[in-house]
Amino acid sequence: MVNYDLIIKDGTIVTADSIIQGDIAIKDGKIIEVSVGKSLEATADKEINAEGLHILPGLIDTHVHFNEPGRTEWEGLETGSRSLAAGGVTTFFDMPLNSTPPTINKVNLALKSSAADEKSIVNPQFWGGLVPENIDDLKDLHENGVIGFKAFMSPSGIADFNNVDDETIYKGMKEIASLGSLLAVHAESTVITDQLAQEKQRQGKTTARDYVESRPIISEIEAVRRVISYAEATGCKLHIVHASSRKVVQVINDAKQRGVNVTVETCPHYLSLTVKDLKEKGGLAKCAPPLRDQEEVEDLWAAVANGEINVIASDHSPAPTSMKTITDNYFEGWGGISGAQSTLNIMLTEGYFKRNLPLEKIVALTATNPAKLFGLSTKGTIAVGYDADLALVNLNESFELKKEDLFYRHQHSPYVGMTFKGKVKTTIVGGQVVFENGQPIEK
Ligand SMILES: NC(=O)NC(NC(N)=O)C(=O)[O-]
Ligand SMILES: [Zn+2]
Ligand SMILES: [Zn+2]
Repeated sequence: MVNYDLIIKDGTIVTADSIIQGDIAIKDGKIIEVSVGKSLEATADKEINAEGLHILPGLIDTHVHFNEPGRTEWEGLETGSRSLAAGGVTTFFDMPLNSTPPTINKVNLALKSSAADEKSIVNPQFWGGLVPENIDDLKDLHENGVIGFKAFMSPSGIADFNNVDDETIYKGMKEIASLGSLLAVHAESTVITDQLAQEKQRQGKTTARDYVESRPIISEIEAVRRVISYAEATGCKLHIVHASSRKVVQVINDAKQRGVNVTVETCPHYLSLTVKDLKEKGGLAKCAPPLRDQEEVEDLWAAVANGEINVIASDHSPAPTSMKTITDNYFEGWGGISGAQSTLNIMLTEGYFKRNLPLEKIVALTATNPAKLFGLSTKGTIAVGYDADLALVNLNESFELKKEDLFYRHQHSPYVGMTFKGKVKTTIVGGQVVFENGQPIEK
């Protein structure tokens, strides 16, 4: 009889196209057998009883800022990856900025990658940056394994990561197209956001609503249209991150229909929080693009249900609590939300339970689509030959998120105090348990 490393017995296995009852056998980090309807006839070194649990492909969070090296007092790969494990996330793509040095050449990439090897308890991948100064480094970054490139069309808030001008977008996209890679873009118009922000502050208008009005949806739409035209001209694959409104998604969909190779991400915060939360929770809910109103949230859910969104990612962009404290001026304080641990909780509570979004769609948006889009050919689903990256979830368990439950370096999040239905019980990366009994496993 075969002996496996691990057998997970009697769980409800969810993929992007099916939900079945069965057992999963794992050896050397891979799924070797999925037995449907009948028990696996085999022994294993370890067995997990998944009766009553749903087994999902581990989430792939394509958008986090872990800030290592150089700014680990804000987060770091150890605390960041532990939070992901607690949230059922088994792979992350770390953004090139907020770490110092930023990931804009191969030397800096090597620094980050060796830090991740040492500290991360889940699978790391890295974005390379596109900035006005580094067109000549893109090829090296690509050859050294970056998952794609990331650029900011408006100021990034970080001094060593400049936003791109149109010439850099054009030249950069030509180069990235020739490498067969992809450009992800933070798309807000600098002209609109800078001018409106200055005007508001000159007039002493600094409330939550003023901050939101200084970054209107049209600012995203304008930038998205512009970068799409460069994608059409250069043939470069384009990925728009953190669309805050279905109106932005619509522009991307129109381009898709014309045959442009463009995809779109949105984030749990745009699906669960509004300007009201920004008023009530202050800096904890500040991000760019900003939170919108409830109608926009509902429209965005409609876009999700309708298959208009490719990827849901957290855009976890943490900072020390002192930098998230806003007293009266919403133009001050760090823009970026701490949320990486809660992506699945929000998709289940707000999506599956509240709005009948099928579990299969949640799996598609958080694992299967990201794996396909970024060429991770052994990840994103539960099938023979795939990596054993799994999240075991109890859909019947509810809990209120408390500060103490967070594994971030700084235990704050706009989601603290929310009641979630669906709790991650066990997370497995390459056949190894990395989270169990409410605790991440030490590396
Ligand atoms: N420098 C950042 O981390 N910025 C991030 N901040 C947000 N989204 O508020 C981002 O992704 O743009
Ligand atoms: Zn951004
Ligand atoms: Zn980001």
